[in-house]
Amino acid sequence: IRFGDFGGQYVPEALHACLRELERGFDEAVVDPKFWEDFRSLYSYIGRPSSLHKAVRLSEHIGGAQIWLKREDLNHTGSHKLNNALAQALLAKRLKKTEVIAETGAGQHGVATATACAKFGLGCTVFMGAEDVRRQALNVFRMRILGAKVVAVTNGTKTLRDATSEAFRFWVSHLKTTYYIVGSAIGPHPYPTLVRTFQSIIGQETKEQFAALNDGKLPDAVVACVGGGSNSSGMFSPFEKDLSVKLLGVEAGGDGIDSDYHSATLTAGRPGVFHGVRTFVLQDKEGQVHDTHSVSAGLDYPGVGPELAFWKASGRATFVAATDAQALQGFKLLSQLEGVIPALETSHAIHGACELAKTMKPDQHVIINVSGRGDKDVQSVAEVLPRL
Ligand SMILES: Cc1ncc(COP(=O)(O)O)c(/C=N/[C@H](C(=O)O)[C@@H](O)C(C)C)c1O
Repeated sequence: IRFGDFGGQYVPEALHACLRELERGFDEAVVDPKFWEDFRSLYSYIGRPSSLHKAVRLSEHIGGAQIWLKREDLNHTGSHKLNNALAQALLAKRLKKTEVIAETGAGQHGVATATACAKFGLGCTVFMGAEDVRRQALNVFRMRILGAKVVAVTNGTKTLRDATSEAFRFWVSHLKTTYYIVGSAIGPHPYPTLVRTFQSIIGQETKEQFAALNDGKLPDAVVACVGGGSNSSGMFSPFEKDLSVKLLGVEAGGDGIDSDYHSATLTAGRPGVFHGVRTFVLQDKEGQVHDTHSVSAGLDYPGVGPELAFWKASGRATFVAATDAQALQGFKLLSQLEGVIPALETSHAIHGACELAKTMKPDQHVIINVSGRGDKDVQSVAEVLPRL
């Protein structure tokens, strides 16, 4: 349960039993061919494999390495989140749970969970910060249409961290019937391992697709945005042992990492315990967790997955921050050069990948994980688009 110095289960006694039940359920499922058969039978529903193709005009515009797109935005519900939500819903059924709860920020995980529950006939309650309910209204509407109950959380900063705390509080008093589908590679063991395992279908497919298109070769770099760390760890994990492949995570630099308004946990945070796990946390010198900011709700989180903290500490992965303005540039570039409107979260990875590609040669290859599509963000971007 350890990723170097990171990971573990720093939770109240009340949660030990259900985490043990979850760990047992997960350990049995991952070695059960039936579980993976059930998961693979959902590929046509998700739209897997998601496509991998070159971004020709973006590559020409940048003038460095060839840039490729892994299209997780084309999955059903519009992001990578459904991979994890469906797999955990299968687990919930194996554990005979009838109710599901989830936290959400950008609302993509909430929509994915509501979708999985509609498909499997499970009750669904999603906890969402009131500020996120406002700025991701489209997704709140979708969750409700899908039959989920959305609880607007009004304490604290009214964003993801408060929704996650509220979801844990609810779960403790509903353990018998309820399964908590955690949306990112965060939280106490086994969640970071479980979520990374279910999302690693992304990196597995990418490796196979790229090799098939490039005489069996590996890419030179893979890039993903980092909120809690699920799409990044899912893309990175299958390449972890391929040391020739650079792993680049791009965090939310907000107004700049020397400002108080960002969510660049690995770039500007330090080791600590948060939401039940030892990882990197944005915190002041007394250990008070910072309020965070990002133009993208999905990256607006002061914690991060412990496996990413380990990859940072071991140097296996590199992490940079893209500011709100740089993310908006990435949003515009992919939209206007490739006809793909990305989620604001993904837009951070686009900026980071373009900066990296500029430093590389035309015979090298960089793959961007397009984690989600931008429908949910067009309203907030429309306001600033004239100035872009
Ligand atoms: C399109 C898109 N891309 C990236 C992310 C960042 O989440 P990770 O992949 O788990 O780092 C997100 C995160 N979205 C979550 C959500 O929709 O609820 C997020 O807000 C939390 C679960 C962390 C996202 O929606």
